[in-house]
Amino acid sequence: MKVKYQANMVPHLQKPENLSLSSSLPIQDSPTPSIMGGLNNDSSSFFSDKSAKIFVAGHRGLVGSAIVRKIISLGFTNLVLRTHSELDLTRQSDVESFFSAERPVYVILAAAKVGGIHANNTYPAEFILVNLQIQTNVIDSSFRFGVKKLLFLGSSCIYPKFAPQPIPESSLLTAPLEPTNEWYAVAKIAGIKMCQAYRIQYNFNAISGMPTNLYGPHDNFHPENSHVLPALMRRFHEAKTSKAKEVVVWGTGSPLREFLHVDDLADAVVFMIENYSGLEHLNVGSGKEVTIKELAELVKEVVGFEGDLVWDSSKPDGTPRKLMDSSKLAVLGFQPKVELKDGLVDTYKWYLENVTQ
Ligand SMILES: NC(=O)C1=CN([C@@H]2O[C@H](COP(=O)(O)OP(=O)(O)OC[C@H]3O[C@@H](n4cnc5c(N)ncnc54)[C@H](OP(=O)(O)O)[C@@H]3O)[C@@H](O)[C@H]2O)C=CC1
Ligand SMILES: C[C@H]1O[C@H](OP(=O)(O)OP(=O)(O)OC[C@H]2O[C@@H](n3cnc4c(=O)[nH]c(N)nc43)[C@H](O)[C@@H]2O)[C@@H](O)[C@@H](O)C1=O
Repeated sequence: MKVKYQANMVPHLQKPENLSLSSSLPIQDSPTPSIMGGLNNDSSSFFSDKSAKIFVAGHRGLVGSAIVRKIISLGFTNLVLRTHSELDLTRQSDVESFFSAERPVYVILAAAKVGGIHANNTYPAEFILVNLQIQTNVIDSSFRFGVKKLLFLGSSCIYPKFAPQPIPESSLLTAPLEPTNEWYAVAKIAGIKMCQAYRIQYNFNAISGMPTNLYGPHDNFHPENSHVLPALMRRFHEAKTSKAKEVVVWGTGSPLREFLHVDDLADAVVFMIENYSGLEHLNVGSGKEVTIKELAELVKEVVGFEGDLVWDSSKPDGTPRKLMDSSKLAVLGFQPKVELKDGLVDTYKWYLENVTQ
């Protein structure tokens, strides 16, 4: 059950022209690689040209829709957007035709195959294939068609299962991954490395942000394939409505997770495009963690379900803990604003108004 972003809420929804491309595209010649690790090395500001064309890939999803809301609220006027059915980003030639026709100046890559612990564990082939295809096509076309800056989004699952806590960026590739999502994680690690390789060899301004577990309006509320927060919100709501006595929650309740409201992530994305042009990926978290048991109690309270919780320990817990160290982004000047309880209230209001109608 997913409410789609309304295409008529944003400008510039024109269809791409059906241009043909030769298979051998020119490689841009950039002899001086930039491997800056800090502030923007690009003298022109993202904020200085509100008419620059921005392609937000995945604009109907949780993250993409929040980014679109944010950049429209900042006064940007020239967004180019495509639904999955209008442009399948796994298809290389279609992606090249789109970039050739549209020539976006900025690209924000928020399109991906995404899901919670059960979906990742059940469909490993789709998670590795689709994510590798989407990111490879979009990153490569962005470089070849002269995009000024690209932002790629990974996930906190790129880090080892037993990484030091809070997890610094330097933990990447230091130990084995969490098995329930290693296929998705490997694709995301490849995305980070592709951005780095294109920066080193071609001086392409590609940056990567690693968000923690996200939630908010336009989340996926599917009963099995979603993440824990929307899954529990829906389950408690349906239990309240049907006057059920108990709700089943997966695992033991002991794993710790860090949650960030998607509006904070959207702020961070815009902040990074304006302020950061480094080789290294940057963590984007709230800095606060809760156990799944604490989260379940909080969602139960916000929804107003009065029955009991029953723990299904046959379901996997996943990573025991994944609190990220987001101090590098904080030092650059970014701080998240939304408290978990406030974010849950806001998300439940959105759910009632948009999903249960
Ligand atoms: N949700 C979370 O907790 C976290 C998410 N992230 C990252 O944020 C990014 C966005 O995730 P999120 O918003 O949650 O995901 P959603 O599932 O909500 O949205 C994914 C978007 O990708 C689009 N999409 C999927 N496949 C294709 C395709 N083949 N061609 C074109 N478009 C496609 C979908 O389009 P359509 O709607 O048209 O089907 C949808 O708009 C991902 O990179 C994810 O890894 C990182 C950490 C946590
Ligand atoms: C963002 C992140 O998301 C995923 O990793 P995850 O953090 O393990 O995500 P999750 O939200 O699905 O689960 C968190 C915890 O919550 C427990 N849990 C309880 N009850 C439900 C429940 O009903 N649904 C779900 N999904 N989980 C439940 C569940 O057992 C687990 O202990 C990866 O896809 C990964 O690729 C990734 O990037």
